[in-house]
Amino acid sequence: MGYLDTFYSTKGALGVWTPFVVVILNAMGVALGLGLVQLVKFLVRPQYDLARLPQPPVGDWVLGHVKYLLRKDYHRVILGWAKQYGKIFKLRILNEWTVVITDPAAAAQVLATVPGRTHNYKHIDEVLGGPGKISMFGTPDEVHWRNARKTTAPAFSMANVRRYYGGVLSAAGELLTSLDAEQGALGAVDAEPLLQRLMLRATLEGLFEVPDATALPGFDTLASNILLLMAEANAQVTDPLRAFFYFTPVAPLVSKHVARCRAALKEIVMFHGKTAARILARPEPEPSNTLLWACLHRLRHPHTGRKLTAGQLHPEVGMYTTAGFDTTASTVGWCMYAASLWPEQQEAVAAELRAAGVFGRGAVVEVDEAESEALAGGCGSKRRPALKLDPKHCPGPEELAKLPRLNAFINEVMRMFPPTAISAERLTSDQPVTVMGMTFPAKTVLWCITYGIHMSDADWEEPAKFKPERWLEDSRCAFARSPGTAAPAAGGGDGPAAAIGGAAEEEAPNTAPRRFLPFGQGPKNCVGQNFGITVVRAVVALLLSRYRVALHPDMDTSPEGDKLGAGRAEGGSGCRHSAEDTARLTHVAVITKLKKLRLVLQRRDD
Ligand code: HEM
Repeated sequence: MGYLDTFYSTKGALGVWTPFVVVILNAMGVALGLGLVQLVKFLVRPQYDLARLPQPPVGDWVLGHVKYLLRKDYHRVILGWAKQYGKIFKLRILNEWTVVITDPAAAAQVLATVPGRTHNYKHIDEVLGGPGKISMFGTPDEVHWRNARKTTAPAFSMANVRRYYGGVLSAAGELLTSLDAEQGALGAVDAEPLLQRLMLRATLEGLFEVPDATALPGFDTLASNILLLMAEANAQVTDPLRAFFYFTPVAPLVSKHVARCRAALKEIVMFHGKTAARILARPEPEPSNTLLWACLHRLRHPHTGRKLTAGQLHPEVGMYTTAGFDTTASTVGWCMYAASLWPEQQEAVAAELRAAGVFGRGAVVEVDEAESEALAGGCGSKRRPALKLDPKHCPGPEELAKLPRLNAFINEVMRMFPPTAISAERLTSDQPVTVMGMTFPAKTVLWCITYGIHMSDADWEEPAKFKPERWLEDSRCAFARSPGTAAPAAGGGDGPAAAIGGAAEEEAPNTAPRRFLPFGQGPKNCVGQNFGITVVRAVVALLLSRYRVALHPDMDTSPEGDKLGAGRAEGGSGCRHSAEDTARLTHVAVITKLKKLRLVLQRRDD
């Protein structure tokens, strides 16, 4: 018998199984070989000062620290380590070192000077868009990123945000109609899906000028499909072996969850593909038109300079649809959570809104029956009159930006509960890089984790306390006390993150590094922040001016089930959830969010 007959034919020692077993053994051999190559590379790679960095005990010899990150609230694990090992320490994910940085000055330096995003960003793009669908968010190609960022950043000037704001107000009418209906029928509301719907509408109808987004096939399942894949992408980022399985052809056959993800991906791809085609089908926009759809229309291929096809534009359209909706909806969700935990803070904001007449008399109106019929279509309420907002009686973006209590409250929520808690990772280039006096090898992951910076004992007084007053008392609250390297302000649009704290902060010279980075910093900061913060301010103001908000007893996570309404506990007066309770309700799915948000709403004018 020849070699082929022995090993690759059914005449071999294991009969019909022989070829299968041989193929599997060969694959294992190749995997082992590749693993050994990686191990040798890892061992011989120059370490520079990596060796000097402390690290938590390794969970597993092969996987490194992966084991500790396989939980829903891994940002808290990192914070715990930062408290123990200091403002810079290292972790190992398989054969890659990650340097975790929670020092504001070092983070400012890294985010200003190290542009490369890690493979994780590309990975998230591909789970959400399919293989090869890499947007400016996930691309390792700096030319691609610069081209798309430069072309689309003008879309987020304040002049454009004012235009998009009209769409936010009309979507907010549907939100209120749904909230009133759900509260009336069920005695509570499931707030997050309604907020996500509002934000998707605002994105599609405002940024892309799609006439009636709710009528588009696939709109109603778009949010849940995206969220399913975001959660899956996040699970793969913390568990590289899961990613390996997910992309094998057998995965959807043996796992119902993967099959569901594949079906969701198909629907998402179709939706974004149609949006991209709709944008490209429009006539060439005037040069003065810098709305997002117009910027995307004039985007050209970064290397050939040619007009994009719908397939090529798809990743950017998908990314812009995704990047803004869950971040913004979750921020509003966290604001409602905090308003419920700290009712006296809620009342202080409501009093400010009332005194300023924000969303006061005439802002929310009932629509007549015929119009109501049309508006109620998406929100399932026919018995109650539909509501809409009258823009003439609504505050504008600038007016909202000037309300100190409202903004202090939102800032404090975004400090303690940042939706991008696990942002921002950067990958060093082919050159070693020096941070905090230590040199690290080329291709090292530097993780300037937002949550660690926002909650650091070293940089904040009582960081675990919810204290909006800190923003009222100190106009430079967003900046670290300790001297450090100032990061040059960079980014797109006319809204640097420095503007979030209000006018006084904007005027302060930028000499200290930021310790408050809900929108990141450096050239790859949030390009959509002007729009995001405007929507958050508007929706929080609208909700707190209309309702007194409380958590539904379902949200009580304590084993005894008696904490809600049980008076005062840690974290400042009025707080009835401990940090542990909040952690049990928290879920990192790329975005750090509440798993559910059941609220009881009481109309303030009742
Ligand atoms: C409250 C809402 C939002 C928060 C907290 C937020 C946060 C962030 C953060 C922290 C980053 C930087 C990630 C990094 O450093 O790697 C980022 C990037 C980005 N955000 Fe936002 N964002 C919000 C809303 C929006 C909106 C409304 C849009 C657009 C519609 C948007 C579009 C983007 C894009 C395109 C990027 C990537 C920028 C680049 O690669 O140059 N975001 N966001």
